[in-house]
Amino acid sequence: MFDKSTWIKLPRNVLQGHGVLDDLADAVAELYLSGNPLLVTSPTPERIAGDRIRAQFDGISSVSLDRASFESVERVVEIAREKDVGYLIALGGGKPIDVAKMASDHLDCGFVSVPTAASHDGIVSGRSSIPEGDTRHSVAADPPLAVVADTELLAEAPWELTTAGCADIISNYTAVKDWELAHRLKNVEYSEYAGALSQMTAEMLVGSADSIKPGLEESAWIVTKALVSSGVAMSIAGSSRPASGAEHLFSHQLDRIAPGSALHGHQVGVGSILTEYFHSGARGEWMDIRDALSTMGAPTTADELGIDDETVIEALTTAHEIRDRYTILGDGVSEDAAIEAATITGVI
Ligand SMILES: NC(=O)C1=CN([C@@H]2O[C@H](COP(=O)(O)OP(=O)(O)OC[C@H]3O[C@@H](n4cnc5c(N)ncnc54)[C@H](OP(=O)(O)O)[C@@H]3O)[C@@H](O)[C@H]2O)C=CC1
Ligand SMILES: O=C(CO)COP(=O)(O)O
Ligand SMILES: [Zn+2]
Repeated sequence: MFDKSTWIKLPRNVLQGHGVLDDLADAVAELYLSGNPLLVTSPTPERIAGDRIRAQFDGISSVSLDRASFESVERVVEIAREKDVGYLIALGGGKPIDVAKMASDHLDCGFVSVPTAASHDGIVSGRSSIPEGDTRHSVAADPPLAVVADTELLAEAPWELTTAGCADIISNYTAVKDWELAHRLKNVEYSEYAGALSQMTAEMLVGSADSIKPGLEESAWIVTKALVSSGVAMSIAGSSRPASGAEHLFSHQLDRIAPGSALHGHQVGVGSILTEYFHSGARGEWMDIRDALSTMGAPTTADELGIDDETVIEALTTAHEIRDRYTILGDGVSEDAAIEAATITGVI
């Protein structure tokens, strides 16, 4: 008997372009949601676009969060219940979007994603990534019902946020390699479609490198398209595997050891140089990854991340412990091997 089945959840409306923030209410009206919204945001995005969103909805409430944590998720759930809201609008970078995504899952209501930075590929994905103690949960949640990515707003964000988004996409190269490896060695379920989409997204972004420059709205357009595509790959896979391998474990570990030092995308980019070295050796493709990152203005060294060499080595040797996800790191990289990899690749 044929017994395979799959359920792919994707957003219904994806709006991308100049000034589309002012179409948010129209995009929401098309979703036939009921009740008032709760705006879930963080301090900077609130300042930049909070009023423009509130102006479009009667009866909207707001909550501004300082960090992504289970506590923040609980706070949003509590406020949403208290105000009896019908759905959530997430406005900001990866943190408020992840929190709203998880809270909407707990509340069994929809949410709409309004990124203010093209800094990460969680804009569209059906995964929520929240740190807790010594670990990091990548939790299955529903993807947003709609995504409203205003390229005018995204282009005005600090350029480093956009280069972080580029690096999050470039890291798909090693994430897919890790996924294939886990499939071959551990029989982890692998989706050819999701793997190919994720890899193609990285290739297309690197192919457009010459058009990705500060001050050009076109750059925000190209990067956001890639972030959407990468998020769709995660939705097809039903896991963050197509976009998160050992380079993400390294970054999550840096978040624990040296919180707030660098942006997520920048950390995974440097992680990708290191893990590509483990995949393909000294003369391997790590140089291509480094060069692509450097062309887009993303960091390629510990120094550029603002993280000291010892911390990088500690994160690399302990990254395999953060989550039960098989990668090229296997059951751990020795300190000598980590120092050699980081030295040969010029990361330290
Ligand atoms: N679920 C998923 O599939 C994925 C989740 N992620 C998660 O997303 C997070 C990383 O996202 P990231 O966006 O880097 O993190 P943040 O949400 O912390 O945003 C980074 C910084 O940019 C600021 N910011 C946001 N928008 C603007 C703007 N327009 N102008 C100026 N500053 C701005 C934020 O301000 P403020 O501090 O006020 O918010 C914050 O200081 C990580 O936690 C990562 O794990 C990443 C990829 C995929
Ligand atoms: O950052 C992500 C993809 O770019 C999400 O990955 P995680 O599941 O490792 O949090
Ligand atoms: Zn990422």
